[in-house]
Amino acid sequence: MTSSAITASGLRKAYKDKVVLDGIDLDVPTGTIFSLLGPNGAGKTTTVNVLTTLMKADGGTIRVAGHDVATETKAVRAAIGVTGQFAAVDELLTGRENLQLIADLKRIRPAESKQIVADLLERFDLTESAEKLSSTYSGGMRRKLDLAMTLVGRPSIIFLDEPTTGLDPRSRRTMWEIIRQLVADGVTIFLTTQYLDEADRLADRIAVLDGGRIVAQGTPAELKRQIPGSHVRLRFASDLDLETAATILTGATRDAEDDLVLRAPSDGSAKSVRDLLTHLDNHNLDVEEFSVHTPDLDDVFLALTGKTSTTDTTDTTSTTDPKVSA
Ligand SMILES: Nc1ncnc2c1ncn2[C@@H]1O[C@H](COP(=O)(O)OP(=O)(O)OP(=O)(O)O)[C@@H](O)[C@H]1O
Repeated sequence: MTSSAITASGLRKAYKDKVVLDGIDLDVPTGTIFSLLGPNGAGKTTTVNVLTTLMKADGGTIRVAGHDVATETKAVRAAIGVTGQFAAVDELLTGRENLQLIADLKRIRPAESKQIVADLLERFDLTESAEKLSSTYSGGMRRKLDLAMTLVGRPSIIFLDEPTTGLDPRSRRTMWEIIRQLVADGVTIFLTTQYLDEADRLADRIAVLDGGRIVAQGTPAELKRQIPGSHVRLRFASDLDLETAATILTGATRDAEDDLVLRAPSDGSAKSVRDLLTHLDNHNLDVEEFSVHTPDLDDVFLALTGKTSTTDTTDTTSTTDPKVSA
């Protein structure tokens, strides 16, 4: 049986008469990574602030780690860790001192806390730099220290606000590995990120927030399937072949950049691609190159949040008759 680490039902929040969250429902199973996506101003920070008890909701029922955020604030706070934009790292302290400070604030006994701090430094590969001032740390080291500080209290749910913003590719990968390891250990992660590829790689489930509502929710694969856009890109040897192909392929559209390319809708499966090529072959049409394209999370995001999409769905250069296709 899977339990829920976070549930929200009918979460509402307004700033004066400006409704920011208009009835949000969320369910984050324990030990999974959940990512909340949305354009700027969609209400992500407000959602996180409510879930982490920093802000009170105007309506709805919200439970975090089994506790009601409205009435059991203390118990919720004891179960969660929040890291990210608040950057808790004190630059005037060393890495070890930063961790020790958190342990002291959490009233962990000195005998125990020394070991916890040493273990965390080791785990985050910070032992060598432990006695250096954190102001001398790189961005990646600082993020790791920030997350290590969150882990001092052994939270079961961690809110990660843009954990890799500004990091180089290598540090991002290291952070992803750390996050995956936390989840393998049973921790639940609530992730906000501006990188869709990060959500795609890490999240078990994603919710897209727009206009105060969740406009889509599911696994990355489910979200990608929700929008049209899979297609086969076909490059022909001549204009004549392309013109003929355009008349026999349903829904085919011309490529905006290459005059010899058609894009034919397809689910990308081996069978449909084979049927498509056979169909063209039967008409003696010479395909020079082909490639299969599936929508990525960028396409999903743009389609769902109503911004200009780069997918085929907005392509208006179609020249074809809707005739029978392969
Ligand atoms: N204290 C406040 N008073 C009034 N309006 C606010 C307040 N905080 C946020 N807002 C507004 O609420 C909306 C949602 O803000 P929020 O910060 O939750 O969005 P976000 O999705 O986190 O955005 P971003 O990606 O830019 O951080 C925005 O229109 C913002 O201007």
